[in-house]
Amino acid sequence: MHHATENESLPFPILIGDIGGTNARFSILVDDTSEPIQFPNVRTADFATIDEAIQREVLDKSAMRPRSAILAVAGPIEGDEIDLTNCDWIVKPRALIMELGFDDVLVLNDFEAQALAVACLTADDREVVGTAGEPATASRVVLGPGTGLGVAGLVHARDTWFPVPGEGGHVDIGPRTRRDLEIFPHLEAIEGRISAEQLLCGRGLVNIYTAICAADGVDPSLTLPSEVTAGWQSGGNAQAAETISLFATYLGRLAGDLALVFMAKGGVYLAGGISQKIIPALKQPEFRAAFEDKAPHTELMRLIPTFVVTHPLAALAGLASYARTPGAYGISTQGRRWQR
Ligand SMILES: Nc1ncnc2c1ncn2[C@@H]1O[C@H](COP(=O)(O)OP(=O)(O)OP(=O)(O)O)[C@@H](O)[C@H]1O
Repeated sequence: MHHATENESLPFPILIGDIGGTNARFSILVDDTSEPIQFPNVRTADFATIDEAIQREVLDKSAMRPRSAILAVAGPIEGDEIDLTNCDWIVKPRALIMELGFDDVLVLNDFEAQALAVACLTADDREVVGTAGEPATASRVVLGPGTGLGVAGLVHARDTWFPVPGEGGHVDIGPRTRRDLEIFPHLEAIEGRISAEQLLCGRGLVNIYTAICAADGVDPSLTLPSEVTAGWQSGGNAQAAETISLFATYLGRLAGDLALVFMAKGGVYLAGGISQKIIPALKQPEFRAAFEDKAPHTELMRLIPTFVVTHPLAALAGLASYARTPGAYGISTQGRRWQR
């Protein structure tokens, strides 16, 4: 078996894939300059295995034979069988090599891919929330409320972007305002604590809504995250409206903390399905107010721009950028790259 050194390009054509809990998105990068060939979204539940999905939805539908694959997955990458967090698929790089004909397979973390995206997004791929200006070429943070809450830092050093995918969605979050103190006792603690992800994801919308109803002695009528955003949009449900306002506050509070940790003068980027659905709420004062409310560093925070990522396939764009110029990124492939 041949062992590649770090930063050595994978051979083109390269299949790139962003494997989420519900959807998987694939494209093929023919060489290091042309636009990727994009395939339609694949619903993970429609295929028993990822191998079958790649065979039927990509290989059977294109004359292009990818020689290598870069896949971003939600879940820890340990060993030769990678279990995905929110779906039944197990990624087996050796089987992809033996059965589907790849020569080289690299598996990355999904928020590592989001961090790669944040390194290369242009102004067309993002929407400003708050008033701060053009981001500096400096460290950045991406956080994405979706099915869960993904977080990554993106450290800029030595002219290189270093993604730092951690478990930042699982930090503690606590009450701060008088209203928080009324609501937090009604949130369900898990093993004695409330983590950010319990509030800042799809289920989190429902958790906040239910706690508001309990604090106000109102019978909760909404049970789905989409019902909470619909209740806010219609303007007809006071608890749903407060839920979105508090969601924006808590997201701003956490985004500000993460910006402090990474000294993210390059900006904080909101990814995940939910951010895009509540952009008008994020443009209300609460989000930025909570973001900047970090005495004694309020002045510093005012200078840090915040954005919603609006590129529909941001993770794929990040992976494509890495595939073309791996040397621009500080990514270790150790234990995550398999070769024929
Ligand atoms: N209209 C909506 N308003 C609020 N939340 C929603 C809405 N539609 C879906 N959701 C919630 O958003 C979450 C899914 O988020 P997202 O679309 O970011 O998926 P994901 O975690 O990135 O996974 P995948 O990559 O498979 O799409 C779920 O919790 C879902 O209930």
